[in-house]
Amino acid sequence: MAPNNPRYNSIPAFHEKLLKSKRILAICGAGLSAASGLPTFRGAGGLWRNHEATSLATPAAFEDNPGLVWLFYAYRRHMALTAQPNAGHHALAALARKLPGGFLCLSQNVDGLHPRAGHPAEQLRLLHGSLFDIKCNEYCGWIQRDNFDDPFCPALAAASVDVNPGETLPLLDPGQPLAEIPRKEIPKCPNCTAGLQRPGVVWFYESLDEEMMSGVDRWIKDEPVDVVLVIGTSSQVYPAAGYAEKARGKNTSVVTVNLEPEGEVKLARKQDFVFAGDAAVLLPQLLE
Ligand SMILES: CC(C)NC(=O)[C@H](Cc1c[nH]c2ccccc12)NC(=O)[C@H](CCCC/N=C(/NCCC(=O)O)S[C@H]1O[C@H](COP(=O)(O)OP(=O)(O)OC[C@H]2O[C@@H](n3cnc4c(N)ncnc43)[C@H](O)[C@@H]2O)[C@@H](O)[C@H]1O)NC(=O)OCc1ccccc1
Repeated sequence: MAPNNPRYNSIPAFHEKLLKSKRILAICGAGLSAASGLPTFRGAGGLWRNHEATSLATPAAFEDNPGLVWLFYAYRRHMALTAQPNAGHHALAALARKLPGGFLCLSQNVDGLHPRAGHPAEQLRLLHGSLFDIKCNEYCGWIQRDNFDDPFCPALAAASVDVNPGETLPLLDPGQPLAEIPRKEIPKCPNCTAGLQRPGVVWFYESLDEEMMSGVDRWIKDEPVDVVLVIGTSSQVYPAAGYAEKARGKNTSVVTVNLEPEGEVKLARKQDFVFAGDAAVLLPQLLE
């Protein structure tokens, strides 16, 4: 649908399509959790103590300095634990309950807010894992689900400090030197005792869960997808960024919900609907 078509960002026109839709796929990014107070990657949150967030999210960074990488994740665990799911998370969870066999939510977010909004697990795929899963850095297969310890271990206590509004957490102040965290203060894997425990997220240059990916491909191929919701993501990271096109069939409407959708439009991905604004405000209106 051409951008100059008045239906392009018409909620009633979208509701007409939604009413006729039996199968809906959602692809979510950090923008969905922005209204919960969690920074996005491209926004201010892109930099953590003058480190590119993406540069800390790699096996090499953990190999080089596991203490620093753990402080980064311990901080994000603390932030996510003190955050609340927003109306956007709840609207997606409600749609899942309304469409048990017809809605699948793919999320790049590791903040645990979808499950905390009551999103049915069988209709949720956490493509990049969770901050609250812990696994072995030697890939021995050991994994601990739903570890909400805050701090995760005594050596990371600096990341679990609340500051008053307007104050900066010393941890975040690049001017404040960081105490080196010795490798021996990071818990070892209880299974192989060789590896260190690490956050259960998918780092760059690490493959996503094969079984999960083939399950998603099967869900997309089984029957035509009527609507693809692309929510609060800059669609820069693969394979997540490829699912909208993968799911597009001849009657599929691809719908962007983004505070600044220009980025998406620039990607020249054919949009059928574009709704500019906060996902936490728009999703309840779109999915009611
Ligand atoms: C940077 C990119 C080019 N690189 C990649 O994609 C790489 C390499 C690659 C693979 N295939 C390719 C094909 C082409 C090019 C590159 C590649 N992919 C990988 O490495 C993947 C693994 C990727 C997963 C990495 N882990 C993350 N997260 C977990 C950790 C952690 O979180 O720390 S990625 C992480 O960053 C991404 C951030 O993107 P967004 O969520 O979209 O957030 P962003 O800030 O960018 O945008 C926010 C948007 O919201 C909007 N917004 C803001 N506020 C609001 C608001 N209030 N409401 C609505 N919208 C809002 C903004 O306007 C904006 O549009 C998310 O995916 C997030 O999970 N693994 C892999 O392919 O394995 C095999 C392999 C193995 C070896 C070698 C090669 C391949």
